[in-house]
Amino acid sequence: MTVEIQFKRLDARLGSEFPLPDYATAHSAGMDLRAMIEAPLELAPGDAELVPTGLAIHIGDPGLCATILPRSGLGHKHGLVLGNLVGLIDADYQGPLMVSLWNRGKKPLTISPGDRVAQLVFLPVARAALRQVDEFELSARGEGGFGHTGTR
Ligand SMILES: O=c1ccn([C@H]2C[C@H](O)[C@@H](COP(=O)(O)OP(=O)(O)OP(=O)(O)O)O2)c(=O)[nH]1
Repeated sequence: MTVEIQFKRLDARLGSEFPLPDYATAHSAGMDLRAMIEAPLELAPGDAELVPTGLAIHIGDPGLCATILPRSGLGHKHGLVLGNLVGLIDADYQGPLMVSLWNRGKKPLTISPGDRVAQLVFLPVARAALRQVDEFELSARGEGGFGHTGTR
């Protein structure tokens, strides 16, 4: 499924010095987001910084949202993940798309302008109308949960 999403380029270096976000392969689910910072950013172990991506998007359709996720290699090998773990972009948000970069590792990390630091994934959303009841219509699982079924 391909959906058309409006975007604004907030940083002139995107689309000239650095490519705009795009899918790396025909089946990629995420498009990489760049750190559109003015100068290299040193992230000490444990530090988090809010970094602009140079983009604004307007999803518009309430049946969609976008998530910002870490890039697997950076997260696993270098400890560069997200300060909010996952970024959730609402369909009505039109402001600058920001990435919270968190160095969860043990060594300082340097982020250079234009580095691909996270990825943007669009997802369908179901919005719920909550209806209060005294008893659920179907009792499927009882009280179990939080490890009730064990690990094997
Ligand atoms: O990593 C992120 C997460 C969110 N946002 C933007 C889009 C989102 O629609 C908006 C608000 O995010 P959210 O509702 O998760 O944050 P909040 O702390 O609850 O803020 P608010 O009080 O503005 O709703 O901020 C980003 O740019 N990057």
